[in-house]
Amino acid sequence: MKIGVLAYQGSFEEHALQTKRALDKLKIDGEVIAVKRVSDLDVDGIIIPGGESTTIGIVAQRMGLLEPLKEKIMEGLPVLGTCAGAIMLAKDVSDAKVGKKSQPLIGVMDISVIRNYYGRQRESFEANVDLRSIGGGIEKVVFIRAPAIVKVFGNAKSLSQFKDVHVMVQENNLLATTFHPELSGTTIVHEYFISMIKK
Ligand SMILES: NC(=O)CC[C@H](N)C(=O)O
Repeated sequence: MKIGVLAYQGSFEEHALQTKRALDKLKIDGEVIAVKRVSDLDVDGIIIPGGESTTIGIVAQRMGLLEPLKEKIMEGLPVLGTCAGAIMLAKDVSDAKVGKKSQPLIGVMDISVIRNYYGRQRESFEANVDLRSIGGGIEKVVFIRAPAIVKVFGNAKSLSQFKDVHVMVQENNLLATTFHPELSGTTIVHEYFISMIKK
């Protein structure tokens, strides 16, 4: 199994480490690679990390990777998008402060996302979220300038909610979280993503 992590900006190293831990735990022989070029897209699954979605989108577009990646995802490539990665996947994106502003996105998932939802006062915080729907428990996770998934439509299904919004959503081969599973003590989100790749 070969898992790619989009590696322009953000928490890609943490994702690579967490993916390796999850592979070890599941006793699966796997390889994790950094994806930067179209030729790196020969993977069984890909992770789009947290960071700054505008930066990730602009660089991906400049590298000519955005369209080929979108095509692969539409053909069924499993994707885990976390935080900025969830923003990249969403069909509908706006910013809590400035509303709709165009930015390069993959735009394939039936979710409405509001960037920087928690505002300045709660830029970063830890919370216990319920990950029992994917075989975990109540897990402590971190939100960093996090977006919120405020609407789930079409084929997307909410897997976890925190307060009034969705924090983990799946739509077939797409998995989005607004928190950072790569910075968590549990590897359950990565284990679940690996199980999506195995299917
Ligand atoms: N930690 C993160 O990924 C933050 C996301 C960032 N606020 C954005 O809008 O892209």
